Amino acid sequence: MNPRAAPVPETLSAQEIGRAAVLSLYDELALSPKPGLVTLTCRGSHDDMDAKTFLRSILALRGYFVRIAELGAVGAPFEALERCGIDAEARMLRATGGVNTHRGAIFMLGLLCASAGAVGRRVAPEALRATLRMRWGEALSKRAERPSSLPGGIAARRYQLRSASAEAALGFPTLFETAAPVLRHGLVLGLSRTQAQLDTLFATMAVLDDSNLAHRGGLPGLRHAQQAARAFIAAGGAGHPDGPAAAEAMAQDFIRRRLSPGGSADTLAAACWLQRLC
Ligand SMILES: CC(C)(COP(=O)(O)OP(=O)(O)OC[C@H]1O[C@@H](n2cnc3c(N)ncnc32)[C@H](O[C@H]2O[C@H](COP(=O)(O)OP(=O)(O)OP(=O)(O)O)[C@@H](O)[C@H]2O)[C@@H]1O)[C@@H](O)C(=O)NCCC(=O)NCCS
Ligand SMILES: Nc1ncnc2[nH]cnc12
Repeated sequence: MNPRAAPVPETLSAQEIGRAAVLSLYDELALSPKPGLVTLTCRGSHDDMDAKTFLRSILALRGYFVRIAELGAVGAPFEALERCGIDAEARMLRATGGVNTHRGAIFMLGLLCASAGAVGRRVAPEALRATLRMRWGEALSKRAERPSSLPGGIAARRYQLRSASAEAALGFPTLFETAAPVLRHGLVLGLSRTQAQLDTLFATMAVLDDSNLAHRGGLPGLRHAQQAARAFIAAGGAGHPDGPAAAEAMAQDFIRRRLSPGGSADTLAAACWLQRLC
């Protein structure tokens, strides 16, 4: 073999893709402190779910992420992915007693796992994004036009925000242009995984039209969260000596306001998944 030949990217199996999704959902749950979100020791702004609810949900989704990566590998149409996702939502709800823990993560990480399955080997994040848009971008654009009956989707339409479906139809710009680069850059700078993940969560909150925040706090709630996240980053982020105290103060503030950036949490999990696989 020519010693100067470019190395062949290693292949990625559906099992590896799915396993990375499960580990990344756990990364997100375990990150602490988080503003309004559930951690291993805190319910955040939620009365109906805690760490056990999320752990049951994550375990219930193990097979789903592998299955949807397999569907991507065989070139399945969007409708097949959607059916797989809806089955997974039902499995999630059975595991959580009817609580919506990961509907957004099922959608977002499901599409990413299908895209990784379609490519079949480790590639740069932008190549994965291009595959997602090429294969299912048109179907996702049509999907985004359908009115949603979900709290987040209703809020997104009411306040003219970019819903999860609309974000997907654009190839998850917040994930690929903000969250993933912030996580990668933080680790290169020598931040701990926890510090880099916290900066990624806040950088995402600062720019994402998180429909959960709008559903819970209206436009004022969303804008408050975005401004607070921008202030945290501007003050030096998680690596600053005052970072931990500032993050804890924001966690308490969000609980008082009953705010919960669920979409930002899913985007953080997706950035952790990309960091594992790309
Ligand atoms: C396509 C769907 C996602 C629904 O479409 P829609 O566009 O209406 O989506 P949204 O309602 O805007 O968001 C749905 C969930 O996605 C997360 N999310 C929110 N904003 C964004 C965003 N800008 N970008 C990406 N993702 C976003 C968020 O999910 C997380 O939060 C939920 C938990 O928080 P909580 O506050 O508890 O929410 P609720 O329980 O609703 O409120 P309370 O009752 O507590 O007051 C949890 O879901 C997290 O994951 C949004 O909630 C999708 O639903 C769909 O159509 N699915 C079927 C097809 C499918 O899954 N296919 C897979 C492969 S194609
Ligand atoms: N840790 C978390 N807490 C609340 N909602 C979420 N949605 C996704 N992750 C979440």
